[in-house]
Amino acid sequence: MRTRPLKVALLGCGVVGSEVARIMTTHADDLAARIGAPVELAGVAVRRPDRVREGVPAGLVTTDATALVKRGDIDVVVEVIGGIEPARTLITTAFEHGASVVSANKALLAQDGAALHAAAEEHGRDLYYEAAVAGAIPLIRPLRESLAGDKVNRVLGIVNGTTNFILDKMDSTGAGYQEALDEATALGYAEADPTADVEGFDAAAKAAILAGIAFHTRVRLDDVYREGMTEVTAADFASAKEMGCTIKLLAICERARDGASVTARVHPAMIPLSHPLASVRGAYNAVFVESDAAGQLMFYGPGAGGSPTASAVLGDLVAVCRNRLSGTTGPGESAYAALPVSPMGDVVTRYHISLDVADKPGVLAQVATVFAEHGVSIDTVRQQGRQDGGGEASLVVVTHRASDAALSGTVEALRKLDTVRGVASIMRVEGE
Ligand SMILES: NC(=O)c1ccc[n+]([C@@H]2O[C@H](COP(=O)([O-])OP(=O)(O)OC[C@H]3O[C@@H](n4cnc5c(N)ncnc54)[C@H](O)[C@@H]3O)[C@@H](O)[C@H]2O)c1
Ligand SMILES: N[C@@H](CCO)C(=O)O
Ligand code: NA
Repeated sequence: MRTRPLKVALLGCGVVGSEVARIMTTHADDLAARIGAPVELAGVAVRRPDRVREGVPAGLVTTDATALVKRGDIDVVVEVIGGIEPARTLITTAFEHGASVVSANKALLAQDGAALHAAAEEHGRDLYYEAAVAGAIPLIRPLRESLAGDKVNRVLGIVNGTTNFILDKMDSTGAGYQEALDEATALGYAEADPTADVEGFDAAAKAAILAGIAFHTRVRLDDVYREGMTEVTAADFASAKEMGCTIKLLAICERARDGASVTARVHPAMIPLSHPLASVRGAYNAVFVESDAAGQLMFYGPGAGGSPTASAVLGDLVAVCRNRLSGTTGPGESAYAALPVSPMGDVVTRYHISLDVADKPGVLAQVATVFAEHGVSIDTVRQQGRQDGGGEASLVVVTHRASDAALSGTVEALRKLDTVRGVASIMRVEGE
């Protein structure tokens, strides 16, 4: 074993960073044996230096992250600050000064992954980020390495723990969105500002990263269609139950059937209770990967939290350190396929539409005609008269597979009918 240690700079010592520092200390001997050289925490950049950080010697702490990455003797920079800046500049500077980088920063990678990979390649260094998607669950490496000889056609998953906790609560207790969110906040799952989670930004960033790797194509956050889950109601769950379904916030990355394009989207969707993703409870994550040769694979586990996320960071750290010792780099960005990312209108799926209609003769025929005129084939229709006796009924239409553009056109035309008083909800049906 080499005695000279590999030097690691840790940027950020919050939920994830503090666990990375702890495991680096407590598992130092095993890490050294697995890498073939000791790893030494050479500096820890923080914003609040006065805080006591267990296991982090005060002498290593600095508020000057830029000076730390510019030191020139750092082998690996671990970026767990989050956000776009200063993380982006710090990572680029790290490459320029000879370090490899391990990051957990999904927002940055979904926005600027291509440029960061190019910087890593230019300087002959590694950029690894297993922790950025679904925390501890191995996903990036299986897609990039284990499945490198296969053709991935679809990645479908629950990649946000906070929203899965909220939806699971709504499903199992009948709670409304706000009540379930309050509980998620009280238990520490949801952040004080839950926007990134509940509006689907966090899941969309992960979808962009997954789609890019799965399809060997550049996919950025802006390419991902996104709908949050704040509008999902207890009534939607009741409808889902009647169909033998539940509701999950899904990230779906698909290769078109003709293979010529891809799509990436995040939105709430009904999935059958028989689908394995339906039984993913609480804050857990799970991702289904469908490929030509392997068939269906499912990856399941904790997608967030300090210690699980640190597990993924440490796995990358070991890999990157091994590469440094052997003078190589791991696989970089693979975007050779360069497939176009199609808009949401091209996505083909099934829909569950709930309408408030006038309860009088001919209404059902009128509604069915609008679907037919837009080429959307109806699978089932269910009508319920309202208890209030106000001459209104609730009409639930489930379609066969249709394009999102055709469905949007249908809904627009339905809204114009005098007999349609309102469109109560539209939800996609997936996983069949
Ligand atoms: N927490 C999770 O469960 C989880 C899971 C997967 C990925 N991630 C990702 O890991 C990263 C870190 O997340 P976290 O939960 O640890 O966040 P956090 O807010 O707990 O920690 C970030 C730390 O960075 C510090 N910081 C901010 N700017 C800094 C600067 N310029 N120099 C030095 N320190 C600075 C902050 O003070 C904070 O302590 C993010 O990219 C996040 O998306 C987190
Ligand atoms: N807020 C994210 C953390 C991991 O990105 C979640 O709830 O899954
Ligand atoms: Na992961």
